[in-house]
Amino acid sequence: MNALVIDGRAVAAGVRARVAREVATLPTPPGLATVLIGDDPASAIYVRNKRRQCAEAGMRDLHRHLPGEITQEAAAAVVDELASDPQVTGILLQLPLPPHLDAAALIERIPPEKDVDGLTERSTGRLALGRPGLRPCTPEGVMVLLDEIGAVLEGAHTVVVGRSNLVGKPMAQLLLQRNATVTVCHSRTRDLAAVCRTADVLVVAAGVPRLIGEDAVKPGAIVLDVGIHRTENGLCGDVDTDTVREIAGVVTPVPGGVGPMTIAMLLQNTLTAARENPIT
Ligand SMILES: NC(=O)C1=CN([C@@H]2O[C@H](COP(=O)(O)OP(=O)(O)OC[C@H]3O[C@@H](n4cnc5c(N)ncnc54)[C@H](OP(=O)(O)O)[C@@H]3O)[C@@H](O)[C@H]2O)C=CC1
Ligand SMILES: Nc1nc(=O)c2c([nH]1)NC[C@@H]1CN(c3ccc(C(=O)N[C@@H](CCC(=O)O)C(=O)O)cc3)C=[N+]21
Repeated sequence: MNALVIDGRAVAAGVRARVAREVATLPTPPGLATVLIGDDPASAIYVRNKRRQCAEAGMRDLHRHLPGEITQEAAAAVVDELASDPQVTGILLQLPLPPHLDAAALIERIPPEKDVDGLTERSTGRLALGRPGLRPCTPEGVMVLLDEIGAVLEGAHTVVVGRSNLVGKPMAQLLLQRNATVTVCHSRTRDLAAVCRTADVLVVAAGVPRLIGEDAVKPGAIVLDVGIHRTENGLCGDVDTDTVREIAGVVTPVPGGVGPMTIAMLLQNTLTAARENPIT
C-alpha cells in the first residue's frame, strides 16, 4: 500500500487564512507575546516562525528575548508585566527553559485567559473535565488533521506514544473526548511495537528519531508523527516514514505535517483568547 501523505502546510495555511480574516473584523488586533529565554537554536527558529505568522495574520507581535542566565524572579517579573499589559492577549513561554528555571512556576503566572499554549492548571483541568477552554496547540492541530481526512474516532483504537504535558497527555484527553479508545505508551511500556500494532490511529510524540518502524503499524492505520529532529540529512520525525508509508493508510510527513499545524493553532488560540477577553 502507498499511504496518503497529509499536507500539513496546506491545512495550516487554510487555518491561518481564516484566522487572518477574523482578526481583520476585530476593533483592535490581538497581541501575542512570545517569551524566549536563552539561545537554543531550535527554539529560536520556532519562535521566529511563530512571530512571523502572527504578524502575517494581522496580530501584534510582542516578543521578549531574555538572557539564558536570567533569575527566576526576573523571569517571573517579565511574565507578570505581560500578564497585566492590556495589549497582550496571549502569552507563549517557549519551552524548554534553561535547567535552573522552574517552568511550571512561570507558567502558573500566565493568566488563564491569556494561556494560548493551554498549559496552565486551569486550562489542563478544563480539558480533563471536558469543559471549553484553550487547548495545547500541537494536539489540537493533530485533531484538525484527523478531521480534515474524515477519520472516524468514535470507538476507534487510538495509541498515543508519549505522555508529556505539552503533547501526549492532552492528545489522549482530546481523543477520549471524541469517544476513541485510548492507550498511552511511554518509555516503560513493554513491547511498544506490539501495542502500536493494535492502533487504528497512532500518534507518536516520543522524541526518539525513527522510533516507529513498519513492525509497529497495522495495515491501513492512520499515523501522525509529532516528533521533530534535526539530522545531517535534514529534518526527520519519530516515525520511519519511508518504510511505514508502505503499510499505513495515512501518514504525516516531517517537515510539513504536524509542525505547521502547531503554529496555526497557536494563532487560532490567540484569536480565541482575544475575543473572550477583548482589549478595552
Ligand atoms: N511538531 C510539533 O509541533 C512539536 C513537536 N514536538 C516534538 O515531539 C517530540 C515529543 O515532544 P515532547 O512531548 O515535548 O517530549 P518529552 O521529552 O517531554 O516527552 C517524551 C515522551 O515520550 C516518551 N518516550 C521517550 N522515549 C520513549 C521510547 N523509547 N518508547 C516509548 N516512549 C518513549 C517519554 O516517556 P517517559 O514519560 O516515560 O519519560 C515521554 O512521555 C519531540 O521530538 C519534540 O521535538 C513537540 C512539540 C511540538
Ligand atoms: N511552550 C511551547 N509551546 C510549543 O508549542 C512548543 C514549545 N514550547 N517548545 C518546542 C515545541 C516544538 N514546536 C514546534 C513548532 C513548530 C514546528 C514547525 O513549524 N515545524 C516545521 C519545520 C520548521 C523547521 O524548519 O524547523 C515542520 O514540521 O514542517 C515544529 C515544532 C512547538 N513547541
